[in-house]
Amino acid sequence: MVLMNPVISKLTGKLVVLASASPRRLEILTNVGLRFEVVPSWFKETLDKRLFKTPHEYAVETAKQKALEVAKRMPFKHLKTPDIVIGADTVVTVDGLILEKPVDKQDAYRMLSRLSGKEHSVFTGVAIILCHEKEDTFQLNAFIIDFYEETKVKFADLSDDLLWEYINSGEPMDKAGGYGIQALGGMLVEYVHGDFLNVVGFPLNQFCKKLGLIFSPPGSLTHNSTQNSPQGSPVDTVPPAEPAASSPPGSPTHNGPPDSQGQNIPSASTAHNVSTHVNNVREHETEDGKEKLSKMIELMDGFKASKVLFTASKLRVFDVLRSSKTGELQAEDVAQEIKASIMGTERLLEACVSLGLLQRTGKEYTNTAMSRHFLLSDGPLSLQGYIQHCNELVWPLFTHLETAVREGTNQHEKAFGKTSNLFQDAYYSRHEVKLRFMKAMHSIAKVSGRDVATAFDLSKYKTACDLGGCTGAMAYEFAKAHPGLSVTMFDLPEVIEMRGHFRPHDADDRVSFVAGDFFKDELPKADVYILARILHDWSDEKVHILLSKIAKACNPGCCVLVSEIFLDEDRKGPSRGLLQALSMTEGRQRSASEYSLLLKSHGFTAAQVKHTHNLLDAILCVTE
Ligand SMILES: O=c1[nH]cc([C@@H]2O[C@H](COP(=O)(O)OP(=O)(O)OP(=O)(O)O)[C@@H](O)[C@H]2O)c(=O)[nH]1
Repeated sequence: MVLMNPVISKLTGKLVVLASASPRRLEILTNVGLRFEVVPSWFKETLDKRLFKTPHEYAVETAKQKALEVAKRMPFKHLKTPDIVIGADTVVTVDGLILEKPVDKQDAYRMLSRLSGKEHSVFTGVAIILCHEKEDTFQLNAFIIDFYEETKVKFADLSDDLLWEYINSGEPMDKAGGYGIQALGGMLVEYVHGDFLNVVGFPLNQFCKKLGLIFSPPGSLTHNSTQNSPQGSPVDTVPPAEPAASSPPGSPTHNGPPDSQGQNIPSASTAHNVSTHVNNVREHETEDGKEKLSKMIELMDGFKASKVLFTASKLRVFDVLRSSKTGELQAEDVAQEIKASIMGTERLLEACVSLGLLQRTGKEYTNTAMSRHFLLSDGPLSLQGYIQHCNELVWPLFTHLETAVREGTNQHEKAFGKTSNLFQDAYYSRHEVKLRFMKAMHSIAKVSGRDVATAFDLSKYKTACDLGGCTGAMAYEFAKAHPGLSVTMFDLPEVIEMRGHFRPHDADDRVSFVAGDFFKDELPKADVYILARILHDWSDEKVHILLSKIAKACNPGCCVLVSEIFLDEDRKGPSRGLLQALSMTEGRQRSASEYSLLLKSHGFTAAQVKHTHNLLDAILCVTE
């Protein structure tokens, strides 16, 4: 007699994973109090049945491959190594055939009419994998315990009408042999010999017995380094896991007495074969390992991809292609247009194709939809301004990253010379630098503006002030999104004087411009203060100065809308925000709750946070 709870309780505290999408298996295991995660296996059930001497070997091998696939995937995809992975596979055998799940109604009919009036066997193969990842290696050690259970089922004689009625119920489609004994399919059955749950998809009784053997005290599998199988048979050590289809036909996957084709198939109540293997899986040879390697390569090459984008943008490749009569050009023509070498241009264009920035048919290059969307310099959502800023300003800063990390300082001076005030001395001192910086801010505001402006219901407010709003692009988006709102754009005089460059052709006269320094000058009165991409540039100390000025200017009921990249609360992402922080000066990237706390200390509460899935998120806080 197996005592269920003591066996199940042996698994307490272990990460147990059911590598199955079957709702029945989930239910059977949940019902006995097992705590586990479900990670359905991606292993395709396509093993060549002819390679197996017996149906149960096929079911066991499939179960094993299902479980192994999950055991290997989890450390990479789920970033955790399970302790135990359970896989199962149920098949029906009749007339020497193995029946799995029907592919369509006709298939279900073929299966069920074959079963009608006869006894058949249901085999469920089970694999229990005990996993252990060797530290700092790409090896997963896996002890595999596998077994199977057979149950005999006899169907009554079934008329075609009954069969079709049953098939049309939809029940057969996800069930081995085309029936569900636990539901309507139970009506087709005359008798069952053996474990009923085995037919439903999981031989619970044997599973618990095996667990009892695995987790029994000294001399058991996990405690004894000789690793005898629960039945005392020796452990096989097998080389790196091979795709099962390539294992030699009928290769012994079980230790213990061989069951032979039909003569010696154990009865439902006998204890069945158990085998235990140690698998050393070289992870980089698996699908998941390959995925990890390609992620690594992507990271190593990331800077090259960025520079290709920057260079193609700077050389106006996307504009040149768009301006051609047919929208397509050969490399020689592009080279002529951008005044570059043919060979260099060809390499650049080919690299652009590989990155999805261009497409090529024969010798002709054209823009992709993504490039047309974001890379044409006059497109409404053009990111060209920001791309040029990354190329001219961020790239040089990143070339000094190592020193920046060592010294804990910004490398602006090393890259561009001495500055005392970043904005006034660096960004706004020379006309072309100022214009480039403003174009960068403009493109971010254009791309994210609508999502930020519509993040919250602002219909009860009449006036807004966009502090440090640069070109006014965000202010125009707010005016567009809120017909009752007038927006004042407040920024340094040297910024305001450039506003003509960025004035939209359909400029709304509800947007006005006021020059001033938000740290020094009086702020315009408004119901809503917008701080889009401002606070991350400043230390907490400076943020407090600014927020206290806003708080003083506010009447009760006014609000502050902060729009930034919000870090995850555990500061593990998004990488866009964390990467940007590496080249920042005195500011810092913050999470939504950090912004909320800063605002709260100035009387702005009741935060609503909006993750826009665009370049900037938003938080709205109201004065009490
Ligand atoms: O009487 C019943 N017989 C069989 C079942 C269910 O049939 C399927 C068998 O398919 P398989 O073993 O391949 O498992 P899947 O469902 O595809 O899930 P995996 O993710 O584990 O591959 C199984 O769901 C049985 O429960 C039945 O319900 N009644």
